[in-house]
Amino acid sequence: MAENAKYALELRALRKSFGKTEIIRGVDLAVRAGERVAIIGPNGAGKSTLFNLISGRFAPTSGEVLLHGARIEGKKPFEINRMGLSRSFQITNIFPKLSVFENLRCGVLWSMGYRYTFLRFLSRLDDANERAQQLMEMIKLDKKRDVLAINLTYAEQRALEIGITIAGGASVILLDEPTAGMSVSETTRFIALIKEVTEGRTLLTVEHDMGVVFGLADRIAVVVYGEVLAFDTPDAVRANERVQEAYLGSAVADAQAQGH
Ligand SMILES: Nc1ncnc2c1ncn2[C@@H]1O[C@H](COP(=O)(O)OP(=O)(O)OP(=O)(O)O)[C@@H](O)[C@H]1O
Repeated sequence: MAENAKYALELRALRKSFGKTEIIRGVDLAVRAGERVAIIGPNGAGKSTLFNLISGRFAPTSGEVLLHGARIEGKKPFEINRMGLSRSFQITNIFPKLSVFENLRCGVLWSMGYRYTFLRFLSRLDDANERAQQLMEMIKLDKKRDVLAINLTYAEQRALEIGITIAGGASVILLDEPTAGMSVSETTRFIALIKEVTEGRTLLTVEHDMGVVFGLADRIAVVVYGEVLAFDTPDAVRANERVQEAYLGSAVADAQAQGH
């Protein structure tokens, strides 16, 4: 890792084609450490594909992805994870039949690489228990310590998922639509929680809900048809006429129609 890297995450001239169709068409994006960035854009614009390129699910057709200055494009998701980038999925990846505490401890142990030897596992168990306890308090589920994940509310499950995502101490966190499916009041609380638990880390989120985007992001990247149309502060993006035309006008109107 290049410790003095200027950016936590950088995309350079990134391209991705599926067959003959180019979906990501030359994306440059530089995210500073500690920044919270939301990626927005119309359906099919390529937001998820970008996330898949960053997290290693897809290799780019060309271009570079740098994590703290180190090239990661083409590496496997678990390798990228070990280098400090963690992604939480839209579909919950918790263990439903394990308790809150056990889920978090699994996340911690996995990130410690416990699986190599049993002795190493035992020597690290105390550390893992302590860290799982801290995480549980951070995501405000300490009163539900022994409740099975399957019996949590949906919003609590999403909080647990974020706890697992940050369990390994990743410095760059990717969240796919973190508040999808939540009520308005749950969403408001959840934005506050996300801000708290990602304090000091770099956050990238793909999000459709403009309330969440404007409540959470320091900067917004607007992706339209595989290109970054704008990358700026919420106020500047809101005032950007090209963004208004291409996307935001209709997205804001939709959000208002849905009562957000
Ligand atoms: N594995 C794949 N093979 C072929 N085409 C793909 C693949 N993954 C995505 N695509 C295509 O790439 C385009 C962009 O998809 P992507 O899911 O990245 O968009 P998105 O901006 O995340 O959309 P949404 O907001 O609807 O989730 C779509 O036309 C999609 O059909």
